[in-house]
Amino acid sequence: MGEVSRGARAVVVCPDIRGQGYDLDAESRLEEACGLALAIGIEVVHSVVIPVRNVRPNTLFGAGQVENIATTCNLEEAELVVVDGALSPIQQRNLEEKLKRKVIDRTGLILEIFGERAATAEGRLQVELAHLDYQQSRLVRSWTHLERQRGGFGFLGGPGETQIEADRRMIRQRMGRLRKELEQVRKTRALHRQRRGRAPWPVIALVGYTNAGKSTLFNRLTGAEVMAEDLLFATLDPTMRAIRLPGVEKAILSDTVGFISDLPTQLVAAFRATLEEVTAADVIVHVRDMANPSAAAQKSQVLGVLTDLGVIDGEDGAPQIPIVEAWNKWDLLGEDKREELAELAAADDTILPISAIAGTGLDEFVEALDGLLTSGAREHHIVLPAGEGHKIAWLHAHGNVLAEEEAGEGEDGPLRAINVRLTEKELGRFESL
Ligand SMILES: Nc1nc2c(ncn2[C@@H]2O[C@H](COP(=O)(O)OP(=O)(O)OP(=O)(O)O)[C@@H](O)[C@H]2O)c(=O)[nH]1
Ligand SMILES: [Mg+2]
Repeated sequence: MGEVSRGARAVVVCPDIRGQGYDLDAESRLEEACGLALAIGIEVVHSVVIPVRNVRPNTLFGAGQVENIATTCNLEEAELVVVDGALSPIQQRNLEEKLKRKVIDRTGLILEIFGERAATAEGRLQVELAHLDYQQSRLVRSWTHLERQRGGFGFLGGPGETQIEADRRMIRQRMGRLRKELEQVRKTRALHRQRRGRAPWPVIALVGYTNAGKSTLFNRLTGAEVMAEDLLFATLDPTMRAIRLPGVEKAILSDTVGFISDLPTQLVAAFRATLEEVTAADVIVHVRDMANPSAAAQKSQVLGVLTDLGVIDGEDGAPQIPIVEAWNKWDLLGEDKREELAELAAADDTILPISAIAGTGLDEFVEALDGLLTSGAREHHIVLPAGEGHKIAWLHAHGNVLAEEEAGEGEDGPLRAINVRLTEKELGRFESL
């Protein structure tokens, strides 16, 4: 990995293809692409949107446009061209030839970032797998080139037994090995999750578009120091921490990888497993950067991923797990915008305006989480041997104990009767103690 070197000077171009039906407007996409480049330390020396009326199969852009890019590259002394879109292997090769520079597309760029950031064993395996998958498709690009080259060397076995086939085989084998390793890591993790599922703490998952402020909020609430930065994909591996909430005493907060529009398919598959943590949550907090002009489009991207994960019903859009929206970066909003949004938020108790940085709105936010985790609690009458002190203590810690009294003698000694309000989930947890 690591095809791109830190500090490389790059020209970022965002093709705006007619009839493509983008989620974000071209300027926002360009800005996001520059953010991605920045995220791996590329120096963006020039960025531009290029309208494409008809896609050229060989170069994507028209000849004049390619020439313009070349001129800009020369002027700006760029070593690299980032194309914020998907390039076919052929297009990438041709552009590299014409521009006499390295060309990287959106998938390649995101793979680079993920390659740099993934820290856990699983994250690394996933990224390598995704990268090989990407490379495998790119091998075509040197196919003709290699065949041409090897044409003169009869002893190499001719075009039938080419280097490319050997490369392909090697990649396939490596991918097979990685899949097996990944399978093993996942089994272990599922086991952990199962154990945690039995552990008596509810899980709150933070999800949201990259750079929305998930890690900042996570750090605020847990007192942890997860890398929170103005970088896209600052967080890749899920992080968990216990937090205290007034009503439920303790809950697990989980920070996750941020979403982005047009996540490369290779990575969607790869990171699905990481995001599956989210499907095991009791409450999902959708953290949104309300100061971002693309906030609405970002939201629909996030909801799309949640639907893919089965957290939201694909048919009727109903959430299978309670979702609240944390409207973050409140401090950055102008007076008018703030008033307008405050009105919307006031009318909807699943919306909570906060500033993770300034700490505003966090009390109300925590209260709402608390309410969600304890809502749907019903009264239960539980009779236990008085000797099972840990279970009785658990009920006091997690439920709302309304009454407790002696209840005569059982087979193993005195019994206690407890009237306690518990949610279904809590009852399940109690029963598995
Ligand atoms: N002004 C302001 N900035 C914020 C707020 N919350 C977060 N930020 C900034 O937004 C940037 C991104 O924050 P992170 O917490 O790293 O965002 P994230 O959602 O974890 O991002 P990824 O891990 O990349 O998905 C950082 O520069 C934060 O300081 C806020 O309430 N107000
Ligand atoms: Mg983060």
